[in-house]
Amino acid sequence: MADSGAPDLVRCPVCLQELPTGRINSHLDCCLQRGDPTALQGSKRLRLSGQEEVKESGATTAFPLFSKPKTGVVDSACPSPPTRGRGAEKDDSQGLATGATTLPDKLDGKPLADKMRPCSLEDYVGQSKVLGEKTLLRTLLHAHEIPSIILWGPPGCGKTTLAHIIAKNSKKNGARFVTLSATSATTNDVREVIKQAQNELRLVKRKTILFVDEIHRFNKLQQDTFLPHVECGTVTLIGATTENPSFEVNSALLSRCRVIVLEKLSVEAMESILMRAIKSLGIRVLKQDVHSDSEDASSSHSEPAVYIEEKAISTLAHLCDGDARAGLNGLQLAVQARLATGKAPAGTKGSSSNEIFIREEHVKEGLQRSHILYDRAGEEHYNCISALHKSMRGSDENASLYWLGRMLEGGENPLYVARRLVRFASEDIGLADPLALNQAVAAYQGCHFIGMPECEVLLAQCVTYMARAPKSIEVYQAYSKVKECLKNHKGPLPSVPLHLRNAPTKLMKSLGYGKGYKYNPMYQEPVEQNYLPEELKGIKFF
Ligand SMILES: Nc1ncnc2c1ncn2[C@@H]1O[C@H](COP(=O)(O)OP(=O)(O)OP(=O)(O)O)[C@@H](O)[C@H]1O
Repeated sequence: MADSGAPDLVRCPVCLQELPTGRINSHLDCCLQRGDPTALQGSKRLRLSGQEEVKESGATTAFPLFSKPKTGVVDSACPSPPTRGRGAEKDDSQGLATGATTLPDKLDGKPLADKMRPCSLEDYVGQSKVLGEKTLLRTLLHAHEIPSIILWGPPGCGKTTLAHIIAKNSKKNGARFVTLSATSATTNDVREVIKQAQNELRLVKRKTILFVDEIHRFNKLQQDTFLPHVECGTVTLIGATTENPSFEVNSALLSRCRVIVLEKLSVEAMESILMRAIKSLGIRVLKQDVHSDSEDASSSHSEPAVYIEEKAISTLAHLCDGDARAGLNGLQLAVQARLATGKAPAGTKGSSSNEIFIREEHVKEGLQRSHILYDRAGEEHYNCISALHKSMRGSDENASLYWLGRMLEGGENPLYVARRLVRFASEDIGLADPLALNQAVAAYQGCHFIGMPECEVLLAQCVTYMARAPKSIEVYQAYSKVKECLKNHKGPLPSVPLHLRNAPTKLMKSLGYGKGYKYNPMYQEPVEQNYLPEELKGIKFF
């Protein structure tokens, strides 16, 4: 190739100056570091969804083709940027901006769950199956080699948080992080992000990690738009979904991504997440009873000292059903409510106007405002199903429907309720209306097919049917007597009468099996025949 001496020129998309190709990268860095918004006049600020924008640290000028390469990642992954001077700029290891000094200030603004979102794997609790030492994901994270992944797990288990941590990690490697919410982004938004990623890769050799929250909400066309770009590595896709990706994510896309299954957070994990928040809010934990610690609990400061019972933390950890967002927000509500109204109850030993106690009942109230109080693993689960069973037995359709609602709205597994209905159809309705069993089995299968929330009406129909149906425990009682009879039998159980035994071989025939058996259809008249062992002849179970 002839060298004319004139280098290839490219135009800087920021200041429009023409430069040799070899200098464009360093020039762009300078141009973007300057961050002169006037240089970007005419460039469109890319809006992806409602308030969401393409988020890159420092890319406040939001130029659609490039972004400012700088350390740090998605701002939402870390505590809010401080507004009160430099001191607050460093990461607060406890997750809250150090600028806020009083408890009400710390609770102000963004929800506590957002403020407490961990920025590093060290603060990310639980999920050891996928993130423990020597797991594939951790190894890849350490190596800054992130494949396209789908994070699948229940609400509040840490999908978004993990995506942000991955992003932060990758940022060290120079990658940029872009988020899209599938609930509001359009196909054009997706295309624009892809275009931007292509430019980044081509011109500044920077990779793009695209986080798509609730990816199952994207339609097929939108999911297809990613496909070639995930395939050729223009973008590394991190999708988050609460739904089974086998059904909700297009199979071609799925086959190009690793599926990481996150689990509900355990009670222990929840306790440590709550403890981290409690510590960062400056709330003190009362080990046992408020009274025993009352001396310690007094405060001489103008700000009231806030205490939380250990039991309240444990209750919160149990009730939030592995959902850290629900747990943290429940804590926030309880604290805020107590700050507004609560002081130590009058007459409590050691109480003073300068102390606020958060007890178990306050935490429950806090949760009830956002959640129906329902402990799927605990006593409430058994209490409610028992109340439902008894209401149907008592033919009270209103109460039956109420208890059903309490369970379903509280997050109960619909199949658990459906199984109970199958049992009820036989135990309490029995032969008074044998069709009840069909209803119950059909409801079970329907729930299995369509899941919540659609299956709620199936269960409501079945529960109402059961409540209204005539009742009979005849069979149930008779069978109970059979069990009793067997249990109370003394000595070896009587053998099956020979005439009732089948005789498939000659030997058996020769031993008298089946001998004298009267085959009923061959008789016009009622057949006299004994069907019980001699010892039990004439026994009545009905
Ligand atoms: N594993 C975890 N360790 C520490 N904190 C967590 C963890 N998981 C969740 N949290 C806390 O709960 C909040 C909500 O979590 P996150 O947004 O990651 O949940 P999600 O699984 O994406 O939920 P959704 O499906 O509802 O969007 C976070 O801001 C964080 O404070």
